[in-house]
Amino acid sequence: MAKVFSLDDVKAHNKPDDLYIVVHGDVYDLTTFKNEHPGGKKILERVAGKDATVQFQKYHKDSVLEKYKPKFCVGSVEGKKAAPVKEAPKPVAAAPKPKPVAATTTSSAEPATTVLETFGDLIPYGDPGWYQSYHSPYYKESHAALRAEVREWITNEIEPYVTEWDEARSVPDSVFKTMGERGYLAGLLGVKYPVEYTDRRVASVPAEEWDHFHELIVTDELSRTGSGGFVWSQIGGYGIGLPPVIRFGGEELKKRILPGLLGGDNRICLAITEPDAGSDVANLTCEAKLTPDGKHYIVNGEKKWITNGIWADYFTTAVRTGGPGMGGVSVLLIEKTHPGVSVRKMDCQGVWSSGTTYITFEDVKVPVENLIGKENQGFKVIMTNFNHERLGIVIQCNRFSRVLYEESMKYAHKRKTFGKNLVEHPVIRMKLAQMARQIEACHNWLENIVYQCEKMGTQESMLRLGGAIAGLKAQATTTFEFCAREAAQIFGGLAYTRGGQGAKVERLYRDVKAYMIPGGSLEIMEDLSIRQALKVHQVLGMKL
Ligand code: HEM
Repeated sequence: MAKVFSLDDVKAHNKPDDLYIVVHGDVYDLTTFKNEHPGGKKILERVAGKDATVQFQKYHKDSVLEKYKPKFCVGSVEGKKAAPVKEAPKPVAAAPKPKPVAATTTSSAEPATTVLETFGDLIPYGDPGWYQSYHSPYYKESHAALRAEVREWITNEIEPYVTEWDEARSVPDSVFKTMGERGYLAGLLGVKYPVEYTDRRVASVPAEEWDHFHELIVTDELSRTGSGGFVWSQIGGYGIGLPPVIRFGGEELKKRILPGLLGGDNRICLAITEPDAGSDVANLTCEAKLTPDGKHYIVNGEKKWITNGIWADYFTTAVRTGGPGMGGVSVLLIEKTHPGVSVRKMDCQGVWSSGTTYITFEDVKVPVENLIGKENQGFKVIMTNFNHERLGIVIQCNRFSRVLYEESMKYAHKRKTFGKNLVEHPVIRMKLAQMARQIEACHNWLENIVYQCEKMGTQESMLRLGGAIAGLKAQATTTFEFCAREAAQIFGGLAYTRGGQGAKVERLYRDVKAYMIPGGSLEIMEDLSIRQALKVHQVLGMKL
């Protein structure tokens, strides 16, 4: 049982070689830690034997305690009050099972909308509206249960280590394995939950109920880590490399590789971009020549900026099997075990722990069974994939924007300048308002599009939604860029240094371009949003 101290007991430990302090009613023995304390040892010595909660809150995020409490907390003070802020991680899943508090039917012709219990910190706009008791036609109890399940895992087991992993430029393999064990990987493919290839299941959602909104929630909650590198380390290669295989791959191939991939034992990535061909997919040059016996392709070429390539067992690769242009492109699954595959890690501005890779294929012999889709019809495979990829980017960007906003809102309530909390200065509230309105606009458009995907199915959504999804990607990435800039201004110097209170803001600022350039650059997205929409609406009978 934890020891209980009186304040007088604590006062006795007020020397450099016997240094206790109180934070949020808990007693910490910092005698050994003081020499490693990043803020310095003297500052701790000045509060030795005292309640230093106020000083602590000024300089740290409360998450610091999540990491250090197990090491240095030696008990609590008598009559400890409930801490005013989060202290030890709370198991969110232990919260009462979410249930609708009101189900309303607006008219007999309209579907009922559900109001679920509030969830999260309830900072206005800090979470999507349905977390804060807004009516929604999209979400039901299984969505609420899933958000609690993922949040609990991320808060307790992931978030405390994300900065460390980002600095180390890699996330332990065990995390990806856990993604598989928890059934999340199988649910992130933009298709119905693939029960035929895995026995993994998501604890809070029956497989037959899995929909695109469940997928949205997993990606959204992963993104609360505030690290593009972390999110991409888990789903950056997987979420875009595996859908083409599951949709267009041969049955034998799927049976062989899907169980390992869905379970988190193996890894896959998407290899399209080349040193000289980014968004211009139709002009890629990596060639695959059929052998005279028709049994293999011989692949030669280079791929660049390939997320997760360094760890991948499989490479879903765009190759040229025919003439110039989009009609000569195919997709091949190349395996790490095929001789002639080499990978080299690249050093990039952001998403450090995502494993950005340069790949060379030199006379790699790939069996024809590894063809994904039909020969010279790879463009369709790639195009079908883009909507899913871009929606993933939108979800991540918008949550990152919320994280930046949420961090700013919290900091603006504790940092004082000119005798006032930052939030009391109108110029700061204006920044928060501009962030919030863009985030909400983007999220509402996102939910609408996800709903269309759910209703239309793959084929129709590929034909009809490409333009809107491109526009949404442009909106989400510019919102992200805006929020990163404004959050950095609110945090000032803390956003300019790595780690500490501004860690998420500094990191996300570095990650912005990883979202605005790949997956279709901002400029291409804006152009496509109009070009593609015009084509669709011509078919629909548009009158100009
Ligand atoms: C349980 C007690 C404490 C722990 C575990 C702790 C831990 C840390 C850590 C990990 C940092 C690095 C920055 C970060 O990750 O936020 C830090 C920085 C700092 N700490 Fe502490 N600390 C404690 C108590 C205190 C107290 C009581 C004070 C003040 C009286 C203090 C003053 C500072 C300062 C000034 C910095 C530098 C902040 C900056 O770079 O802006 N710390 N501390």
